[in-house]
Amino acid sequence: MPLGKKQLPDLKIGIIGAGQLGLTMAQVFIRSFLPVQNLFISFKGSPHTKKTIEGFGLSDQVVPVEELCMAADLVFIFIRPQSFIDFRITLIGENTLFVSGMAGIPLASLQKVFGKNVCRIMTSGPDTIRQNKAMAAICPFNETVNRIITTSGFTPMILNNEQELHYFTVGVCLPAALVLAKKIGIDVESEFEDLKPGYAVIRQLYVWAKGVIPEFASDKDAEDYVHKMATPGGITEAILINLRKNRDLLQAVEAGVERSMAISDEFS
Ligand SMILES: O=C(O)[C@@H]1CCC=N1
Repeated sequence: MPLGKKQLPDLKIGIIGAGQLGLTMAQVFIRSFLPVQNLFISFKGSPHTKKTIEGFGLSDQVVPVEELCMAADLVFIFIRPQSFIDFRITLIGENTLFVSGMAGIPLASLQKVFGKNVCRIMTSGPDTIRQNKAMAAICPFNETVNRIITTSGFTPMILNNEQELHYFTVGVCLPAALVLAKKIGIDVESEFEDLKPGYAVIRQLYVWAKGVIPEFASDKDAEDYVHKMATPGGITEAILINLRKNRDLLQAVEAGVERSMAISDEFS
């Protein structure tokens, strides 16, 4: 049966990568529509991750990556972009749709590994997902992935092209940037009035970002929040480093866009 005709609870969903985002997505899919037996998880095997999966009661869903790729209708990939270079799969189900959550890796590079049946997804951080305040963009748009994420409580944002994903990605990092800005005493309001017209997506997400930052009980909670959003070597990290250095949100945002584009170049 074509993917688009299946009911969501009948889908078999694989998640490769069991970090913050992968496991949050797994939980939210189960909470929203997916029978747990239809979920498959693969990860590199770190003992820490194994323990976390156990804690979530998902150990029975862990399978080798080949098995996952054969069994699942859709495979979400939530590994670090830097790990894509070593990523090999030998078996791919004929109709499997691959959905890459690796920030910055372009469609053209994904197609070389996964074939034509591939799209990209970018979501806001795990905390926003758990709060039902998450944003997500799918590129190119895919109806089934859209049904999955809207049913899971995400607000989808329609993008015109892959280029806009760079800006969307920087936009979903803004909650972390705003938390840091507040901590180090930077006034962000005035700076965003100067945004360039090309930054329409970021401006929209800026408004969203201001509404999703929780009250933190302690500095440690605030640090954890930022940490969970920042992939090492990724875009949030580039924004935060720049913000600390130049104390200017607009410059930091530009550094984030540059980092996203640099990752794309690296993997093209
Ligand atoms: O920091 C990163 O690179 C990822 C992408 C969006 C949020 N975190």
